[in-house]
Amino acid sequence: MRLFTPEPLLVPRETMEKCIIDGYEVQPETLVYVNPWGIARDPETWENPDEFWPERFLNSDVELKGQGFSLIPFGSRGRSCPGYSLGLLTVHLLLANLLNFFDWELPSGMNTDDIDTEAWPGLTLNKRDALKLVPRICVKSPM
Ligand code: HEM
Repeated sequence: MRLFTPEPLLVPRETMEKCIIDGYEVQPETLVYVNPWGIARDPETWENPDEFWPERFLNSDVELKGQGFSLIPFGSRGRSCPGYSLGLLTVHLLLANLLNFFDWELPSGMNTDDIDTEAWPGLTLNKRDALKLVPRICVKSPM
């Protein structure tokens, strides 16, 4: 959600009246693009912004509903995502099930350095190359 923000640019907005953003005077009816990708990798907010380091969120008060503005994968305010709860729940449930019921290995001959995390930019973000993993069924414990 942070490193690979699912919707890198929000749907464009149009200003209704003249306003000042960060010292810039923006005229009415100007198309404005909000960049959640850039916000999520802002070095002024995030330590080692390009690093995959999920533990950074342990005991952190970062919220995702668009109130704090340091991470806005669901947008913010009036046109933000109404499917926020369902979306988060689905991601958690899917990941938890995949990790609980399978052990994951790389295909033979491949090591972690071969994993490519490049993404195709677009309205929504997609992995450039499919992630290839070998699942092995393992039933650890009932969830
Ligand atoms: C992890 C999952 C999801 C992510 C990351 C996500 C992200 C977003 C983002 C960034 C926007 C645009 C917000 C803006 O422009 O300010 C949006 C809008 C929207 N999302 Fe989601 N979404 C997710 C899941 C869902 C689900 C499950 C539903 C419906 C069941 C949904 C329905 C919508 C709708 C209807 C809008 C348009 C809202 C409007 O324009 O007023 N989303 N979503």
